[in-house]
Parts: sequence; C-alpha cells; structure tokens
Amino acid sequence: MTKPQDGKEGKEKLRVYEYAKSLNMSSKEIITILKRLDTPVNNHMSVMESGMVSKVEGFFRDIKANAAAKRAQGGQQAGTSSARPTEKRPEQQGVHTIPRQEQTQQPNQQDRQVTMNTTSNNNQSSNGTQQRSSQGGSRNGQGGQNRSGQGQGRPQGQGGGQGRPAGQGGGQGRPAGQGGGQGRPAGQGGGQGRPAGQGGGQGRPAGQGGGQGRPAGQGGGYGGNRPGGQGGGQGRPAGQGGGYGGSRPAGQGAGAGTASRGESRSTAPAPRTFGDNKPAGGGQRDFSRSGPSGGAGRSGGPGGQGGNRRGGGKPGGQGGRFDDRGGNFRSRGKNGRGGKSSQPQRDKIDNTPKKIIVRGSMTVGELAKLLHKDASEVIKKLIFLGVMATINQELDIETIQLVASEFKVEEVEVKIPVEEDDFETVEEKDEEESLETRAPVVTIMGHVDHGKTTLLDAIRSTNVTSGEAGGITQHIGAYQVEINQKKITFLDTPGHEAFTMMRARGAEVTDITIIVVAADDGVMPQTVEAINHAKAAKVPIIVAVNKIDKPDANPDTIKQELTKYELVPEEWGGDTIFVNVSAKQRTNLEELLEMILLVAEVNDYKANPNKRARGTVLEAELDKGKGPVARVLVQHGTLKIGDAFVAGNTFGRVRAMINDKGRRLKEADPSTPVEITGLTEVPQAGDPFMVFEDERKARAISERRSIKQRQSEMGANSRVTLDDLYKHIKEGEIKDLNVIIKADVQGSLEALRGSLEKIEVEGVRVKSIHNGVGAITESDVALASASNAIVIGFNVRPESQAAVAAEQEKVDVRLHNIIYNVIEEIEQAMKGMLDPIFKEVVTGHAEVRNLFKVSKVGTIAGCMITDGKISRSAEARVIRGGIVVHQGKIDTLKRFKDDVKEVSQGYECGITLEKFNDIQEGDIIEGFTQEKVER
Ligand SMILES: Nc1nc2c(ncn2[C@@H]2O[C@H](COP(=O)(O)OP(=O)(O)OP(=O)(O)O)[C@@H](O)[C@H]2O)c(=O)[nH]1
Repeated sequence: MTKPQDGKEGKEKLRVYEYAKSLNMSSKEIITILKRLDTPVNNHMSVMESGMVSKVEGFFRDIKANAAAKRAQGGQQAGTSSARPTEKRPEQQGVHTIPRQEQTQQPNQQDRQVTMNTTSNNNQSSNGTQQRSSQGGSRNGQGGQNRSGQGQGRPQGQGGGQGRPAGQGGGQGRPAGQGGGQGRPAGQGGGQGRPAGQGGGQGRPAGQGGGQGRPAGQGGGYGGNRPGGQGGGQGRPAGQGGGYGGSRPAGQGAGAGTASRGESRSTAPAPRTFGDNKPAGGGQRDFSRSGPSGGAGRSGGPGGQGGNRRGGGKPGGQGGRFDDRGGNFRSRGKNGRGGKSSQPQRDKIDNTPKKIIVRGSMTVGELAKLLHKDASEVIKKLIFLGVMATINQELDIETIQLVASEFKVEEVEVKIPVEEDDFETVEEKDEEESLETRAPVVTIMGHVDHGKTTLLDAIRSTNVTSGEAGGITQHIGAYQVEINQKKITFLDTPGHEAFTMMRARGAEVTDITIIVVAADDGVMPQTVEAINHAKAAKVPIIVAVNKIDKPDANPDTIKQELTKYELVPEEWGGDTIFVNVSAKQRTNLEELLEMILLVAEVNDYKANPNKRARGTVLEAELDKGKGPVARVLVQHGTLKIGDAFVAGNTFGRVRAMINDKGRRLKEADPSTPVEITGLTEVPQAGDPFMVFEDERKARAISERRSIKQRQSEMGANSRVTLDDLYKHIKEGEIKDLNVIIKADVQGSLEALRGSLEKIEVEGVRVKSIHNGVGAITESDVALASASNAIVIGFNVRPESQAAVAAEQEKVDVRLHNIIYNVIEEIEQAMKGMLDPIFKEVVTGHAEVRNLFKVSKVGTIAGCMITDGKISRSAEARVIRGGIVVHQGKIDTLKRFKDDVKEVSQGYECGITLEKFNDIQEGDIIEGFTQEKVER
C-alpha cells in the first residue's frame, strides 16, 4: 500500500494505469475495483484522486481481513496438515510450474503469484503487491479450505494419483499447488492425469488453483458476495467464484461445494472426475476449468470470477482436455472476466519464429503461416499499421517486414530469387555504398603487325620485373599490372576478333580499348575495324601510336588520319587520348598506363565485392592433367574456393584457383582474372559465369540452360534480318538499322554507303557501323552478330568460314550487284519500322448547357449531344466561339449517376475533362479519335 501512495506522491496526477502498475495489477482490475467502490473512472488514463486511492486501499484491507478470517476458518476445517500443503507446497509447485506462461510472457504475474502465495502466509504485508498477494492469499486460503473440505471428500492421495499426478495435474488447467493444498495434496492429487507442476504452469498458477476445480484462493477474489467457500469444494472451488464480481465470498468456497452455484455445477462434474481418476476434491473438469479461470485469475483476483462460471459451466469430465483446450479456457476466462490478462497467455505458446526468410511478396495467409499465426492475427496487425487486408491479399516485402517486426521477429531475410536460368540477363542492382572501385579491364586491338602482342608483353614484363621479380607469368587469358598502387587488368588476347566474339556472346568484359597503330604504317583496314568494334561496344578508346622508335615514324600523320574516324586528339580540341609508345623499346609505357588509370578514374569503374561472384569465361580448355580448366574474369562479387557455379551450360565447384602470376588464390575479387579447375565440362569463351548456393542447383541450372540452348538453336533466331526487321523494331524499339557494307572497290563502297545513309524515313535511318573493301570475313559476321547488324555485300562474297559463321550466328547477309536493288530492299524493310500514321476522326459534338461545380471533382458540364456520339475513351477539344480553347482527354462521362462508355445524339450527359475546369455554358465539346492508317 505504500507503493501506490508513493506513486501518488511522486506525481501531481496519478493515473489509473500508473496506480495499477505500482500495485502490479492491471488497469482493468483497478477500474473494476473502483467501480465496485462506487467511484467509477472512465479508463486507464483517468486520474486517481486521493480519495480514490485510499478507498482502494481500504478495500484491500477489508479483503485481507476477510482472508485472514477465512484462513483461520479454513485452517480449522481442514486441519493443519492439509492446510499446509495448500499454502506452501502446492503453491510453490504451482508457482514453479506455472511460470511457463508467466515466465515467458508475464513475469509480473509470476511475481504476483508468488507474492500472493507468500501473502497468504503473511497477510500483514502492506505494500501494493502484498495487497494483491493478500487477496490471493485469501483465495488461496479459501482454496485451501475448500479443498480441504474436499480433501476429505477425496483423499488427497487418490484423486490425484489416478486422474492426474499431482505433479502434473495442476498442469495447465490449474496448478496443483494451489487447490491441491488440501483437497489434494499436490504431490498426490496430480497423480497421473496431469501433473500438477505442469498444469499450474499453463492453466493457472499453482498458487491459486485451489487444488481442484478452482482454487479456493481465488474465489475469495475481491469481494465475492456469494459464499463461495462451500460450493467450491467439489464443483468448483469456492475461491474462484469470488472473483471480483463474484457474488459469493470467496473465502468460503472451499467447503463441500455447498455454494449455491457451486453445488449445482460442481457436483455434477465431480463424479465423473472422480470416477475418471480424479481425486474427489474437485472434478477434474472442475479443476481444469476452474483451474484455468481461477488460476489465471491472476493470482490476485479477477480470475476468480471466471473460474466460477467455468467451473460450473463444464462438468469435470472435460478436465482431461486441459491441454488441448487451452483456447477454450482462455476465451472463457475472458468471458468470465476473470484473469483476462493471464489466461490468454496461458494457452499461448509463443512459437513465433525468430527469423523468417522472405522470397518476394506473399499473401496474408502465407505470411501468417510463416509466422505461425492465425491469418486474423496478421490482419489485425495490418489494421494497426493502417493496412486493410484480406487473407488473400498480397503484401509487399516492406509490409511483410513491418508485420514481422510487429510480431517481434528478430530477423527477416529477404532472398529474392533471380531469374536463375538466364542469370546473365539479370542485372543486379547494388547499393551505391556497397560498391568499391575495381581495376579497369583493357583490351588491345589494332592492325596486323602493328605491335599488339609486343605491347602486351612489354607491359606485362615491365610489371613482372618491377613488382613480381622472378615471377613467371601464366597465360590465363588476362593479367594484372600495378602502377601507382592501382591495378589494371589486360585481356591478353589481342585483336578485335576475340573482343567482338565476347560481345557477340553477350559478354561486356572490356572497359577500355587501346587501338595500336604503327607509326610507320598508318591507319589500316583492321585499324578501322577495331575502331568500329570499339565504338559499337561504346567503350572508350585510347590510341597507342607504336613503333615511334622507327626512323620513318610519323605520329602526327596517324593523328591526322584518325580524325576521319572521329578520334581527335585532345591537343586538337578532341577528347581522344593519344600516347606515342615504342613497345619494343618500352618507351612511354608508364604514360600509357597512367592514361588508362585516368580514363578509369573518369569512368569510375566499381563493383560490389561482397556478394556471390559473377563473371565471364575468357578461355577454357581440357587440360590433360587438370581436366577442364576455365580462365575466368571475375566481374562482380568475390569468387572463393569451394563455390559452386554455372559457366555457360556447364557447372562445377571451384577446386583450385591460380592468378596470372601462378599463385594459388583462395579468393578473387572484381576485375581479377583467375584460372579455375573443378568444372565438369569445358565451357566456351565468353560464357557467363555465376556462383550458386550449391552444386545441385548449379547442375540443375546448367542442364536447363543446355536444353534451352538446343531448343533455341532449333528455333527461330533473334538476330535482325531484313525479313523480320519490322517485328524486331516493334519489340525492341530499334530506330537504327545497323549495316556492315563490304564492296569490291572503294568507289562502289562509297556510293552505296552514301545512298544507304541518305535513307532516313521519319526518324529511322541506316547506320553503317563498319564498311570495307574485300570479301565478307568472319570478323564482319562477328561484328554484325554483336551489333545486331545486317551485312551487305556488293559484288563480293563471304569467305567460306564467314558463311559458316553467318549461318551459325543467324546473321543476315545480303549479296547484290545493283546498287538500286540494295536501296530498294532496305527501304522496304524499313517501312515496317515506321511509326504508324494516325488520322483524326471526329465522332460527334456536345453542347454545354449547364455547369455543376463539385468540390474534388471539378466542373461537370451538363451537355446535350448534338450530333454523332461522344465516347469515354475519346479525346475532346473545347470550342468557344469557333476557337479551340482546350484539347485533352475526357475524364468522366455519365448518364445520370452512371458511368457510360458513350452517349449518342439526342441524349444528355455529364462530362468532365481531364485537367480542365474552365468550361463555360455554350461551349462545344468535340469528341475525336485517332485512327491508324496503313502506309
Ligand atoms: N621497331 C619496333 N618494332 C616493333 C615495335 N613493336 C612491335 N614491333 C615489331 O613488330 C612486329 C609485329 O609485332 P607484334 O607484336 O607481333 O604485332 P601484332 O600486332 O601482335 O601482330 P599480330 O599478332 O600478327 O596481329 C614484331 O616484329 C615486333 O618486333 C616497336 O615499338 N618498335
């Protein structure tokens, strides 16, 4: 009692909930007590006036006094021996057992119970808890009595023995400890049926239960008006009945079940119970029921009532179902008012998972299942979160996370499955902060003999001698050099064939290209090819003017020539970096490397190293010793030993990894080239590579990919051909037709290119991505394949290998010998590319006769259709005095209150226009549509 006072003193205004808290009680309990004391309050936030506090305290004192009296009485009735168990042992058991609910969910209650129990032994304590306890105590006391009353009825040992073992019996329904005291000693009564210990745990706190039906202690409740004591005995322990509202005095209940209600109910059940193994004291059912209610009864009190009712309500026989019926109990508890708060917890085992894995959106029902909850519980949470949802409603991941956190799920792991079979097409978006700078990947291209290989070797050996003294570089398709503490990765397959082949396979590996031009030779056909390949790939170009050591070297001529290909040196106002080098003499190599770093810095190449690896197979072969080996460039994530992966249509597990220096690696981060073993088959260069969680999955994916590839090889190709150009354009919104022109002589080449590039019909134009004199080569086909281009041969034929490649890659090669035919063919194909022509068709007119201004809707024009019809889907223009004042869409079209699709001549209708409210009486609304016209 001091507590509440303290609380009050501490604050100006003491709210009900604060006061309740200080007593370790619920607000509802306090509100109920206040009501009984004729000082009703509205809710838990109401202010406790000082008078109220003292009233409540007085109330508690009365109860304590009553309880003490009853205890004394009970003691006499039951005899000391039986009384003891009730008060001490059983209670204690109960307390221990019960905690199962309370420990997990309501520690306070546990405390309360304990206190209560204690209090029953020590009624004198004066603080809030004790008050409660004291109530409890009284109940217990009663229970004790009741039980004891019963105790006689059924021998302690017996009842429990059979029906439920004392230890257990209390079990859920009700804690053995309590009621048991006398009626059946915990130890005994419980017997088999249900262990006292347990029962208590869940059903109701040991301390209370009053052994059987319902713990006497409870009955006492706050102020029961009816003599529960007696009835309690068998039917239901008096104690409970008492509860708050109980009309009978709790204290008494115990007895023989005399209580008016007690009897009727209790008696009926009792027999069964007994018969069934339960100790006489209380029918099992009674027990059980009462147990729950009473027990629950929050040690202190309210439970009591519920207990009574229940006890009575259901015959003992049910007791056996304790466990299963938790739910029932609970709900009844509520109805009965008693122990509302504790009861739900009793039955509830918190089986909410600590962690859930979410793989995309799911329905409310699915989420409920995942959370081990009823859908209704999830829906309830959603309502709290402001989302009205049905069981079948889809929830997005964010909402799922919110709901999960509401249920106190500690971790929600979101695993969005990627379209795993076509993993190369899936673009993984990384958070900006997860990205780290990676080394640029460089490819060297250029004309034959201009020094590509020499340059690559020079760069590599420069690096070897400087950083990797004595190291022997391995050929693994690429190597890394380090300059100024920054790495650069070079693909060591020179030439644009490999580059384009990669691109044709969808692998965008290169970040920067170096076009090598020999200063003594100048720009040659393959130089141009290389430039075109790089441009088609939209990769920055650095020009390395090589062989400047040669006496006839003339770098400026090279610069001059390259301006034709839009490669203008910076010093001439362009943006292309030119570096004069001598691969042979290793002149200016550092400057070249620095320029690469500069371009890299500008482009800020980044990747997320902290995820599973993805990359591209640079080369692969069957090694006699190692089996299939693949040289892979890791582009995203980090590749680790033991990772299961798919490479193209093959799969494997990384057994060993070596880098370009021949060192064994355990991990390879982005831009690192590595040679890996552990494949089951040999993939192809350019194949995409990706790590999966396990080998089984990797195998399944690779198998599906193989099947798919075979199917697509048999099926239609996806390359652009003149025949299905229109279809491709429609699907892909292609607005340029890429062509590669090969001709017999420069003159006809220029003529053809000029004519084709002039074809430009309404935004669609021909783009010559590469042209040259001579036969159609494999490289032309590869470029066409990579760039979705058509190859036009004028008076030339494809080389045999190119023909095969074109066949394989499904590249459309058109061979002509009359320029006019080429142009006509291309023009026709392009017609399909044109956007359709639309013609406006006026559907009708409406005259605005009335205006209705409706807030939130805007101005509704009450119209009469004067001719034709107006459709909801049509566009409309507003004509005022012959002038068009607005053109836009119709928002709503109504006949009376109904939305309609169209209204015809002679009918009235209401029209609102999208984003236009300035309509006036007398305006004419003209409805019109756009119709497609064939070209
Ligand atoms: N004087 C001089 N000769 C060079 C230089 N770079 C390369 N060479 C020579 O040019 C010839 C061709 O060099 P490569 O490196 O094989 O040229 P490439 O472009 O790789 O040739 P392909 O592999 O046939 O395409 C070799 O004899 C080199 O020694 C240089 O900077 N100065």
